[in-house]
Amino acid sequence: MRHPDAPAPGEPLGAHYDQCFGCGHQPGGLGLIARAGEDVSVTAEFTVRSGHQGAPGLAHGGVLAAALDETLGSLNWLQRTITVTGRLETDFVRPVPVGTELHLEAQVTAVHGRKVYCSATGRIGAPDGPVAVRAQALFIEVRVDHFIENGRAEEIDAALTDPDQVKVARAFEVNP
Ligand SMILES: CCCCCCCC/C=C\CCCCCCCC(=O)SCCNC(=O)CCNC(=O)[C@H](O)C(C)(C)COP(=O)(O)OP(=O)(O)OC[C@H]1O[C@@H](n2cnc3c(N)ncnc32)[C@H](O)[C@@H]1OP(=O)(O)O
Repeated sequence: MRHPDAPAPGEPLGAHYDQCFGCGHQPGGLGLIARAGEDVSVTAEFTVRSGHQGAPGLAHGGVLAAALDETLGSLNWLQRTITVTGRLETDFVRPVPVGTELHLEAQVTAVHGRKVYCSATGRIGAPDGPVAVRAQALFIEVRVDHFIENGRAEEIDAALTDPDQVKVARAFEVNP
């Protein structure tokens, strides 16, 4: 369900964690940029770079799965809950050349207790370009303790003392 305080459609969502491989500012990361959509949906763009190759000139499947996973994960902003990927099923429909701008969209399809069912699509070159990848996923709602108990102490301590990170955690209505 779309949270009443969810970002308006078109609003950029930013990074949930500055060092996230998907949406953060990691040198080898995806640099994925997501925006809120209508209802419980998001759109995102990601440009395939040479460091993302699997075969010569083509994106690695795991990188494309990561882009889908990250786009699906950014649905958290619209629900204002924290969920993590429990299951991610991916269809690779077309090869994706290096240099491609992949246009992704994702939406929540059903919620049952802590389980959030969602799906995503990645298209080549434009929002209405040819479909390259698709995913069906199950995300599971967790508390902030999920990270505090399982993350490496070094990064957790840094996150808990970073006001920007604490602000993000609050945006998900969590008090770390
Ligand atoms: C320090 C302060 C700051 C903190 C930061 C705050 C901001 C953070 C903000 C936002 C972060 C979002 C990040 C998004 C990034 C992109 C998404 C990712 O890549 S996430 C990483 C990859 N995923 C994992 O690492 C999960 C690893 N797995 C687990 O930890 C557990 O397995 C978990 C939490 C998913 C479930 O464990 P259980 O013990 O809590 O729950 P159980 O009881 O097992 O499952 C609940 C229900 O879900 C079903 N379920 C669970 N896993 C399933 C599966 N794989 N397939 C089907 N059903 C599954 C179960 O059958 C159960 O269903 P029934 O309620 O009985 O109907």
